[in-house]
Amino acid sequence: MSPETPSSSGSDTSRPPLKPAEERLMVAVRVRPLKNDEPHRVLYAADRKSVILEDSDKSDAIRQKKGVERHYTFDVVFNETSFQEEVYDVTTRSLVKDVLNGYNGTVFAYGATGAGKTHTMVGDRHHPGIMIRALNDIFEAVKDKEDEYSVTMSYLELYNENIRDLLNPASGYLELREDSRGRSIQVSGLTEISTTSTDEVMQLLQKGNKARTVEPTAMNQTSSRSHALLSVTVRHTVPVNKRDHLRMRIKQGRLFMIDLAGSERANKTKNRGKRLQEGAHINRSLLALGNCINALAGGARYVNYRDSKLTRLLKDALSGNCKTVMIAHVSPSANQKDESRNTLIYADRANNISTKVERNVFDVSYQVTQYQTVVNELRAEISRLQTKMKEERPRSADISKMNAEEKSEEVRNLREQIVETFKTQMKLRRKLMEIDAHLLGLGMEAERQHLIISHWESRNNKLYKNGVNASRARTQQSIRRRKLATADGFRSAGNEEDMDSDADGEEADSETAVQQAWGELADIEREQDRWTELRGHIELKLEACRQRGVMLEDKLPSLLSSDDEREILALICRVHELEADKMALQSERLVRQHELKRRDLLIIRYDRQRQLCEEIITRQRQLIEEAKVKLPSDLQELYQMYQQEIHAATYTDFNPPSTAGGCSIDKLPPISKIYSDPMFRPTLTSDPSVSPPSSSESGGDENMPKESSIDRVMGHVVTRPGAATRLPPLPPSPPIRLSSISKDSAHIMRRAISEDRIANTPGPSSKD
Ligand SMILES: Nc1ncnc2c1ncn2[C@@H]1O[C@H](COP(=O)(O)OP(=O)(O)OP(=O)(O)O)[C@@H](O)[C@H]1O
Repeated sequence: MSPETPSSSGSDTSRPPLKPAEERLMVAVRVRPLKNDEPHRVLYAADRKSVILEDSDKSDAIRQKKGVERHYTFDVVFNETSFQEEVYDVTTRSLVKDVLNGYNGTVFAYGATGAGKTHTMVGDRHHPGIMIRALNDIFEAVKDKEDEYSVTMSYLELYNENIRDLLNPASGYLELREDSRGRSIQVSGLTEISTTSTDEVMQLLQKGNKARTVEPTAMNQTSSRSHALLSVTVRHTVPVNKRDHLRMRIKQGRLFMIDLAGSERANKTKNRGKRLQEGAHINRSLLALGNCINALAGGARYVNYRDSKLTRLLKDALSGNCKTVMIAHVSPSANQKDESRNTLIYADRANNISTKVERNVFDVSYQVTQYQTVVNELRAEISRLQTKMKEERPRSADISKMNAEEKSEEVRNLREQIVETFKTQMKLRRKLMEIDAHLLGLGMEAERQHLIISHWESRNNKLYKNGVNASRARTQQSIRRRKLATADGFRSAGNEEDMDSDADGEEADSETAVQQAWGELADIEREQDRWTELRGHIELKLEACRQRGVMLEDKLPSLLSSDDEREILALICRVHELEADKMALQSERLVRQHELKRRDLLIIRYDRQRQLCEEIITRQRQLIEEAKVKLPSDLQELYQMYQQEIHAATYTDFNPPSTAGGCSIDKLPPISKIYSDPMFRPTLTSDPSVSPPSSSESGGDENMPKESSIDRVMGHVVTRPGAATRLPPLPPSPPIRLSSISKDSAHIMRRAISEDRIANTPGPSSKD
């Protein structure tokens, strides 16, 4: 055996440098132990980062017999004695931390059939794999912080290009949906379980694994015939800051853990019929994955993810906002040499892939989070109903005794009652949301009053924190004492000294303010008590309503066969789903509204900056004209370019601009005011404080000509008598009718925005 220079290397030196926020896909290789019935070993881990494959050199007929050693280098290599814990620690533990911090992460197991992927990802009771360990760590991290964190999980398998929900296999095949730009990919109808209970999740995972399609083949007694994708989403919600409880900061991270099915060769697996067809599907999707890896590693500008559902689901993990780890699995056995070589080559290519990683942190109004809480509750209800649908409940013997008419009447009544109960529940939920928003507002107002008091107290050297009642009493005492002292002082000193009268006035003002604050606080407290009590009532009502719903559901087995019952439960599920979708939509609208508001603020800011710029330039032009400075050619050019820009921005019908009616070609081009024109900022005009000052407000020249329509579009021309002859020639100005075009477009824009707003107006509870 002759050693050979590494044929392939994933070392950093051979890879292009990363751009900011880019992260290289981490590639780990795990070599599984040789089995007793397998021939000799041709592959082994040379050290912590490299693998050696004893191969033959097909390009060299003489050396072919001798064989060569091929070295492959990766981020990390696990040898046959590596423990599950070690694999998890090195590859996934840090991903879990990242996910808790709002990043997306994916870990996926790749390799030929029987190479050990399921062992790494799922493991068994004694050797739990990555999925169990990651879930454990996530739940450990959020333990006792249920009010801040929410964790949801889903588990699906991709079998023969069909998506099945492993948490609810009875739901049949599910659709993959993506938005028109192919950016967000979702599986519609997939069960999302919301829980923070480790036990519950472990049971679900076990259940999901049992539901997975596994069959014995000649290569692996427990061969996974599908790709399995476990997704865990962690959402952390906290107020943006202590003072602002109406805005919440949400960090949302998602961890994908994927156990791919293994590539296989028909002649080795000896698969026939159904197994053969499965193998073909597996190979096809893995081929599509391989093509994507090749394209991404080669820096291709277009990558085709559409060839299989697997690549569509993995798109983000491979090129989107995601930290990704690939664990390639290889067998050391001689009879798996080709498969191992292929896996190593793919893994090596994947080493060149990088993704753009961003933290998913966004601020939303408290109202949005309220909507999301209700959506989560509804989804939990849906999954409860789905479980119920699967249960086989004892049927009453009376069913058969009832006549068909009686039965259908009874069933209709029951169904109506169930739906009515649900509607009442929704009303109560919305009421609770409104109360919460009101209580939050009161809380903030109370905080403001506390601030006034604490400020006053600290000025008077009192420690406000020692209890509100003590503080309240102290304030009153202090004010009384001060009043007496002032009265005494006034009597003894007469009016001769006015030196301190200002300070005294100020002091008196602040005393009045603090007294008012105490008064306000007392009112707020009363109001808070009232609303809290009302909230308690509504909560009780909601609970009673829930119970009633469950009771009605429990009546179903006495009237219906299991199939009929399932049908009704499916209907109720659907009603819940619709309501959850509606609430989700409303929360999205709210988010969009917040974005619009933010955009408005940005426009205001840019507008102010631009106004300042304009003033600076106008002033500079005055100086140029007054000092009779001859403009350098590059500045003349810039002025011309500027003039052309104005044409381009305001000319909508592309007619060649005529010189007739344009402004004098001897003058410097005017500074455009088109974007500061109020009609171009329809969303901002409501706030007079932000409208640009008129020329007279901003100290404009009184000699300025009266604003003509063209001035309104192009801005006033700054001219000084006698200065015109020195100014550079200009391209023709736009014709006067531009202003009317602008008016039209402003009108259209205004209408579009107001329509957009109407469309985005949320439900009745919107207070934002
Ligand atoms: N690192 C390991 N240590 C001990 N046993 C292992 C290891 N890796 C794999 N095995 C064993 O090898 C066999 C095949 O592994 P596994 O089912 O995980 O392969 P796979 O890659 O998932 O195959 P397929 O693609 O066909 O599902 C199993 O019996 C498994 O327990």
